[in-house]
Amino acid sequence: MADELNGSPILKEVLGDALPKLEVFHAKLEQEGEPRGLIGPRDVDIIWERHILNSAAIVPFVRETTDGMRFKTVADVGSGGGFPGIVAAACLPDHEFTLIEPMERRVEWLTECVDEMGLENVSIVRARSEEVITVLRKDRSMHPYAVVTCRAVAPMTKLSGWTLPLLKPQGRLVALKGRSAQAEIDKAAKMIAKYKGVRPRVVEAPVGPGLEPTHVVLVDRK
Ligand SMILES: C[S@@+](CC[C@H](N)C(=O)[O-])C[C@H]1O[C@@H](n2cnc3c(N)ncnc32)[C@H](O)[C@@H]1O
Repeated sequence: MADELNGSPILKEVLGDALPKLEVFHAKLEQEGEPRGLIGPRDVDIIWERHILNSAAIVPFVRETTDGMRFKTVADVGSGGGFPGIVAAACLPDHEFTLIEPMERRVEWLTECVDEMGLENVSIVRARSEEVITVLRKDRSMHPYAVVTCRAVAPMTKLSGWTLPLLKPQGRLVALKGRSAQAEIDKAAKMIAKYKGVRPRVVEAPVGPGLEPTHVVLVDRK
């Protein structure tokens, strides 16, 4: 079955100039996403809404954070099939994205997507986030990021230690989360504070006109 949002004006409205690149991504996901284990079998006709528009919901939060910053750097932790990192990179060509993903076959997929979509603002690092954090602590030539994004990687109790140390002071974690977002940040309060996170909060993020909004956890770095 074809994707229910194919040809919908919502796509241009939400994705703007990124749409042609994201159409390339959508076609690749439709053909290869399920056999390569990147999306579920029931997702094939809802790729736009469930994966691409859902990922794009973080874009205004990234823009708001980096507004006025000289180095608009974003690390996407656990990118998997490219959510939200590949989508956000297509929407924000003036930002530099680093996709952090440990699994080899997912790194291969991400590399193909970057090449085929012609994205010039993406680097891919095959590593666990904790490994990148260790390098960042030792190597003074490596800079922390303005924003860290992620979706469906781990609960906030774990995610705090995997993401907040990647941020520079005044940077921000932007994590796509489900309905349990508030309970997750309540449970992780100590971990968030331990890793210098402040003002953890849940906000509703619009996905598109007439579509169900999603939830985003925001945590600022002291
Ligand atoms: C459930 S998938 C979600 C993928 C994608 N973010 C999405 O929303 O579809 C979780 C991803 O996180 C990656 N991952 C798990 N632990 C990680 C870690 N410590 N650092 C970075 N990535 C990790 C996995 O390899 C996997 O690709």
